[in-house]
Amino acid sequence: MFSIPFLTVPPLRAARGTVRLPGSKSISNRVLLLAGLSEGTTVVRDLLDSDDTRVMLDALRALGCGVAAQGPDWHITGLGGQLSTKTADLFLGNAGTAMRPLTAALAVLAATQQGTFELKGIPRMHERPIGDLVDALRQLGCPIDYLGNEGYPPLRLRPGSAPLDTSAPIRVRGDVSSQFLTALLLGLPLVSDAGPVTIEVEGELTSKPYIEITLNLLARFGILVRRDGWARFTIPQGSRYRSPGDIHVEGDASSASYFVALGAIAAHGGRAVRIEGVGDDSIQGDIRFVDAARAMGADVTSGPGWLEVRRGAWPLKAIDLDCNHIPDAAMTLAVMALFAEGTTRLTNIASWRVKETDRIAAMATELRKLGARVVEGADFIEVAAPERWSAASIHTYDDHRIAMCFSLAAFNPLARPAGHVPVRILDPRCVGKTFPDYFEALFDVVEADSADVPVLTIDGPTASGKGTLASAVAIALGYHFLDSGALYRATALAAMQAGVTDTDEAGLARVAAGLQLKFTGHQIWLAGVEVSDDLRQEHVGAMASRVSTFPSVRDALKALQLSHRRVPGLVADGRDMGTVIFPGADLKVFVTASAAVRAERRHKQLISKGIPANIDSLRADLEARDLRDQSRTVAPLKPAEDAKLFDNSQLTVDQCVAQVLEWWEAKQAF
Ligand SMILES: O=C(O)C1=C[C@@H](OP(=O)(O)O)[C@@H](O)[C@H](O)C1
Ligand SMILES: C=C(OP(=O)(O)O)C(=O)O
Repeated sequence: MFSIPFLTVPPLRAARGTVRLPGSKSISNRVLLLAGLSEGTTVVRDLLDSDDTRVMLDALRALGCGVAAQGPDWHITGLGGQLSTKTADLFLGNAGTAMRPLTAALAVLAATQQGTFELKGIPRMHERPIGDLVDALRQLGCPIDYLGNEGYPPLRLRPGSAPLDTSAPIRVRGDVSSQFLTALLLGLPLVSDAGPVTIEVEGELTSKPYIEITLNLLARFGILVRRDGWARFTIPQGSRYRSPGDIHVEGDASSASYFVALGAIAAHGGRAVRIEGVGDDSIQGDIRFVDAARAMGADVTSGPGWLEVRRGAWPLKAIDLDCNHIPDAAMTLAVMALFAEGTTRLTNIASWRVKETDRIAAMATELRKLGARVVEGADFIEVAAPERWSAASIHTYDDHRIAMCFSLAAFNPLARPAGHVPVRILDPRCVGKTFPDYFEALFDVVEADSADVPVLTIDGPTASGKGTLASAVAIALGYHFLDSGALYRATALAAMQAGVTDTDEAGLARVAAGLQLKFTGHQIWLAGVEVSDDLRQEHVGAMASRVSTFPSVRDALKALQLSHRRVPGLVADGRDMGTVIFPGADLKVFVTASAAVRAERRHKQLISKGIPANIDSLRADLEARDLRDQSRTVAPLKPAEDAKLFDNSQLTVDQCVAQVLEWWEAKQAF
């Protein structure tokens, strides 16, 4: 996950490959609640791991359910309808699928078993309506207090003084959110002992397919609701939650929408985007997004648990669609409209206004920043492609879907007329609500022109702090990090292991060309063995310095270094990054520090790792190494002509990082 203030996506041109989707949010949280209300243990497979499910798991724990992770599976041991904890304060973040269903189930349990529960969330949750659900529960006799504003969380659910009355149908408004009806359907089996419980929906029910998910999962837990269209639902008398024992969560169909759109826009010239985890057998209504994408031109094939998408019609075709049945995925259509001929009109989406943010207003504002022509109304949005694309910093309003769908705007070079601008996503961490690794998954399957992928080079002599600086800058920008020195050190280590001497140029070049190196976070692996610490050894560094003087070794490693230039960008540190490997880098920094400061830093570094070291000999060594690096004929250590020279002897790491980021920002289009 990218937990950084912003992530800049460079212009993108194509997509291909396979994406494995995380579990469905809507299924995950329903299954967790149902398992928590059942007797016995339910093993939940492929549960979504995200902010929304974490708050539900925490709530179940606080209520006394057994919650245990075993490998990728979750074992949930339920309450069997009996409260084991009578009071709890539950924090439910911004998860509608936790707040609404828990309100219903706990209101009933609190009223009938003398419990007191407080339910709250983040500030936005306290602006999301819940009044229709509270009104319905009050009809039964559940005592519920608003702790803030009338009609909104936070709520207190209190003990009741009389048995709950289920004799008359419970009426609930359905036109604001389907989650109120879902909540009643999930919670009211708890009061079905005295007789069947009937729920009547007032007004036109919104987001209907989510009710199908609810009914489907209730059936999996032994509760067969009778229904009369969308107006009347009856929970049979004596309904009991019965754990199915084992249950699998299919991939999230709303999350699939970004990759369906990706295929429709960017899987051209024989490429395809394959999506695994959700397919034509899905129980989620958002699978119908596929029909909308097809209407815009996508070429989609599907089977059980998979979708495969290619570009069909191009440019895409504008559509006019009632999106009430796919409220979440429909946001993706608004971004696809940027690649369509004509004006796309999405209607019947009033519910967008009461979700993570006012999504109609947010989409309109952010689409306009890119240059799109947008008309918004109380319950619709119209989008036409930009005549001229602008580089934009997309505000995400703590709304995962805004972050995810706007990332697709980076394909603007493919649009008609084409753009050539990066797209900056502010607060990319917000995708944590439902798809923490969204950007990683996206970057795995996209292609950019190498020249469009930004590169920042940081060169300098040994122990100048360039590695620490470069890695911190890479983390701050969410970019890849290339420690090119590690490639030379790995060549030296591999040569030593293979018995190749430091004078055998041809042998060393062969070792370099066959290097099996892998970088994972801060670890470096050579032929499957972790060598991060070995590479830091002084004798390996010294050998690396000798090895790196050979032109054929440098050549052999060049392609490997260039291959690190990948979306979304690269920070490369070394000695010739700005001069030889990436001469066109967007920003070049050359760091130095006095020999005394560098010897001291190296000394500290070695001592802290328990490696004995002598400061004077370290200084002599590094001065000798400087001389060798500067005077070698191939790629000598020297600043590029257009490099920013940076003596960091007197600066802290944070100050250095801030300086480099300031130079970087000054070069951006935002
Ligand atoms: O029941 C559910 O799982 C959901 C229902 C929908 O909400 P509304 O019914 O409020 O439209 C949807 O937007 C939300 O992401 C999940
Ligand atoms: C509306 C959404 O979330 P919630 O489940 O919180 O309603 C969503 O995920 O788009």
